[in-house]
Amino acid sequence: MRSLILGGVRSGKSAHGESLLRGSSQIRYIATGPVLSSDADWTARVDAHRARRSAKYLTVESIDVAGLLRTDSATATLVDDLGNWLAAALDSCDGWTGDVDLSHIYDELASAIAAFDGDLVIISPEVGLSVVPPTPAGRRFQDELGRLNTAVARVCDRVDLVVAGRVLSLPADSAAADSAAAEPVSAPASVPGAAPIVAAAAPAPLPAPDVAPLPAPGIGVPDPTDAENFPRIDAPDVDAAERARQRQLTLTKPPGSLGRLEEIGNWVAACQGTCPPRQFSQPRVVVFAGDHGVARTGVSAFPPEVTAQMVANIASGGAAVNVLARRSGASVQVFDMSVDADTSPDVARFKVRRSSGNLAVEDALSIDEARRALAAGRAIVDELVDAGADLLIAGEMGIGNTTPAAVLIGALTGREPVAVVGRGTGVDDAAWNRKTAAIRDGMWRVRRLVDDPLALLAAVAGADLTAMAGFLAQAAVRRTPVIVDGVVVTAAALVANLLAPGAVDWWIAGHKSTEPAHAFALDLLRLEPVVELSMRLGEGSGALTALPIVAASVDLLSSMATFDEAGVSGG
Ligand SMILES: Cc1cc2ncn([C@H]3O[C@H](COP(=O)(O)O)[C@@H](O)[C@H]3O)c2cc1C
Ligand SMILES: O=C(O)c1cccnc1
Repeated sequence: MRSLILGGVRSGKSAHGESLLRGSSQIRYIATGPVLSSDADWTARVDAHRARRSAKYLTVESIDVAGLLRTDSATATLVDDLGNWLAAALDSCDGWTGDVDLSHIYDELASAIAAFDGDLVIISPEVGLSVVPPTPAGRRFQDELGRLNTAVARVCDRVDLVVAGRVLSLPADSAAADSAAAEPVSAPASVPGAAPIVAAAAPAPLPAPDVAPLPAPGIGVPDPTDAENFPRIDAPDVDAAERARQRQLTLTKPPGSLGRLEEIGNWVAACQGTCPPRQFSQPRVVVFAGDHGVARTGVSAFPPEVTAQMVANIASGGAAVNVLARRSGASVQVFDMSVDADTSPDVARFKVRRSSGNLAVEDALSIDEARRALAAGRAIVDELVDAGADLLIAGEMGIGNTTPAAVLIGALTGREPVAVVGRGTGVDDAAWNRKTAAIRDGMWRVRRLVDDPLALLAAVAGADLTAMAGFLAQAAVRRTPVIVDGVVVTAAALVANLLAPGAVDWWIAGHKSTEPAHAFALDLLRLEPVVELSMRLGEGSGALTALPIVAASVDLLSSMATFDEAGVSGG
């Protein structure tokens, strides 16, 4: 959890920040203020802070906050404070008077914060609420601190404002934060006079606001050998589920009155093997991006270039998935599995190829490529779970994606192409015809592969959907619950449950998309969607829309008073 604590002078912000790390046994305290000072009042303030902190604090006095965060990104850390850090930064570059652009050092700090895995609390003064200072240096400091706080807030999971010792938790998404840096996206191909296509794959030069840390490219590329072989999947803990059912009966409500919320809470308890369940502390979203050869044949309402543009948008924090994730404190990572453009090395870390083949006429991937994609999805889960992720969501971005999804669902549920085809991004009738024909051809090509999940994925899925299948199955191996998204992710889920039978018990369906194939896939998996809001976006948006409800079911089961505790008579 990365927290930014803002507040005025003597507001109680440091004490509040320290209280957030109360549970940590060892805390690194990065003090950014001047160490030696002839100012007795300053020294007394520093001493008062020191006296309040217990022996478990290890104090480091330095202004190289980004360097220290990168050197050790696991130990719980308190940075106190950014005001001093900014003053030192302005000192170092003649920034008080000169017209110096400091955005690169804010970005470097924000990227180090985004890459921090452990608990991190950053204290910063909020000086923007006072009068505009009369001196140029004062105005500079106030302006820069506003910019710095905004940049840091964007990579924090939690932002609190402390005023007069009272803590105000600031909501996750604000228009001001969201307006930053989003790449423009081309209009639908079918719109006359559509805006020109924006240069594809502008490499995100800096790590994204809410994008979680990525190891250096090339490190940890997974071994694809046997990627399709999964161990036996154990069911979630039936004893914990039974304890959860019994506990529901003791809570101060008529039995069953919270309906599906009770079942969801019980499921989380079973996945965690504990009752009451713990609230999720690290929900993680991974967006798998890829292009599909079939999209060059006019089966989408948008041109394929939009895939790379949206990857940049997601990496910059401007897509729906980012906004929804911020609402729930989930982090978002995007991986280019097969985008038909160059993306930045961290995003392309697991890239299998540029665009998958056209499923209507050729294999989307070779078997070796499919293994590499599966192994990537599995490795991503291992990295996330090893780093503490306790809830996973797969999202997707790829123009044309609903075509391979419909092929997989049609093939595995035995439906006709006309039953599984949908409008996707909003295709017109002519594109619907082309799309249905492509689905028909793809289904014909895989008619004998429905019992061979690896071959099925290679033939039609492409590297993005294949990596998703690996991700979903590996989550079950790692006993980590998943909220499944829309038609594309659920198509991958169908194959994942063939690769790792029983994996479905570790998944819940976030929503039901308006794509017709989605309902068939959910039925086959016997998954009941949490919400149905006529959504048809993908990216992980449906799963993230359900996340607050899933989280609420955990709160209810863990925090409601029992009849005994509350002295309420039972029925
Ligand atoms: C701007 C934009 C953002 C998106 N985010 C998700 N999708 C969704 O739409 C695509 C699938 O629909 P089809 O098969 O019709 O191409 C995928 O990229 C999916 O993630 C988007 C599509 C667009 C255009
Ligand atoms: O349901 C989905 O996931 C979906 C629907 C339309 C377009 N893209 C994704």
